[in-house]
Amino acid sequence: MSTVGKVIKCKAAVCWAAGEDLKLEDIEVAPPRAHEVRIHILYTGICHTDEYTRSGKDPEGVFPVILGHEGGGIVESVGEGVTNVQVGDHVIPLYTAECRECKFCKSGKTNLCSSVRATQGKGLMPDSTSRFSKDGQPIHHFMGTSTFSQYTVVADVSVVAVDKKAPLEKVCLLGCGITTAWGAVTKQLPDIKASNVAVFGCGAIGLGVISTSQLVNCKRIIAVDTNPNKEAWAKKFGATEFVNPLKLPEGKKIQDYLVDITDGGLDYTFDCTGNVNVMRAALEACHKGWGVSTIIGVAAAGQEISTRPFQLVTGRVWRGTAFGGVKGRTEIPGLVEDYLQGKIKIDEYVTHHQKLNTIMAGFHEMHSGDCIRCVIDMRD
Ligand SMILES: NC(=O)C1=CN([C@@H]2O[C@H](COP(=O)(O)OP(=O)(O)OC[C@H]3O[C@@H](n4cnc5c(N)ncnc54)[C@H](OP(=O)(O)O)[C@@H]3O)[C@@H](O)[C@H]2O)C=CC1
Ligand SMILES: N[C@@H](CCC(=O)N[C@@H](CSC=O)C(=O)NCC(=O)O)C(=O)O
Ligand SMILES: [Zn+2]
Ligand SMILES: [Zn+2]
Repeated sequence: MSTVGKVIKCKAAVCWAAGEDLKLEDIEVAPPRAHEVRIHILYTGICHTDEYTRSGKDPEGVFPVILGHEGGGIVESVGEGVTNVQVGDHVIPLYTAECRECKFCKSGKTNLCSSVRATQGKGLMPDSTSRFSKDGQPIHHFMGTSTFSQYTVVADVSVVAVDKKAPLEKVCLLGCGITTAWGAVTKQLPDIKASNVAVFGCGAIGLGVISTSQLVNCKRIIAVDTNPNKEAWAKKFGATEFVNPLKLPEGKKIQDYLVDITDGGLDYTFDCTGNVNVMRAALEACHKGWGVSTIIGVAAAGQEISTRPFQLVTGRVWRGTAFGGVKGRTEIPGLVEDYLQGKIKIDEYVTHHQKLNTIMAGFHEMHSGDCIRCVIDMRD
């Protein structure tokens, strides 16, 4: 029996309040309105940012909420005026929309589309309402995607169709981590080829940066992580060296150590931890005159970065990236093809699997040094 135009009852992992575990609930998902798409989510990764918001560290966090932003699914129905995807398409929801019409999209300078960002940040659809509810109580959306629900509704500017040959249980990870890392290196740093780089934090994002740095023939790729289990992972993804800041001689700062072993510092560094002290170290490990440090990690509410301005006066550049500067509707289909042709890794990141009813185990596994990405099978 067709579900088109009807409310769908399904299961979702709901976070009722900051800091609480997600709870498996039977929820209602309303049909898509104009310029909206309802998606049957089959698989989703768990990104550290889901944990960040669940834990209460996100200043934009609103509750109750359905988290999740690294999903893959099939279009169940579309609202009036939707032309970019159709029923049956295999799709990836996009937390960075691409409307192609706003000032940001037209600028050619950024991927930060403004079309739905204001309501997205409030946990709502573009018309300021929610499609999710439980027993009449509205539940918030998250990052415009909410992939921890078996059915979700997204804005049409926030979804892209991909090749049906691609396994959704793998390419769902292009919804965030792998794409962000790929873009941070290849799109945002066009001159990085053959440089020396240091990557702080070897989770999926850091490993993605390491892997992409290898892809563009960087020379020294120094991985930095406090978790000793990450050494083997970093080397598997292409790191030439591994440094554990906790193993340095007493009083030696990681940035000073890196400057010493690289004849004055790195050409490029990346923070993939979200820790503001690490962000400072990453900047200060850059070479005087030209080193560029990119912040990818997301810091907790109230945290601020600092350094001596002299670090910037003397030519280091501090910058950041959201979703690697990638325009999802335009570029993700190409990344899917790259994956199918063996040009970029995805399978190697998938270390753990859970079902929706054990999703919290996936959150706990994230803290073990051996979980890079846990993929949730959303099917009953
Ligand atoms: N800007 C963007 O568009 C995006 C940003 N992000 C953000 O990127 C960051 C990384 O995400 P993800 O890879 O999923 O996270 P993970 O938690 O999987 O990886 C972070 C790694 O950093 C390590 N680490 C922690 N503290 C330090 C330290 N002081 N020095 C060196 N390493 C350290 C962690 O070790 P341990 O496990 O022992 O703590 C872990 O290995 C998060 O902040 C996430 O929110 C993610 C996607 C997109
Ligand atoms: N809500 C947080 C900021 C969170 C953040 O920076 N998110 C990244 C993506 S993280 C993905 O895993 C991002 O794309 N930022 C740009 C944006 O427009 O949100 C806060 O308020 O600090
Ligand atoms: Zn993410
Ligand atoms: Zn736009």
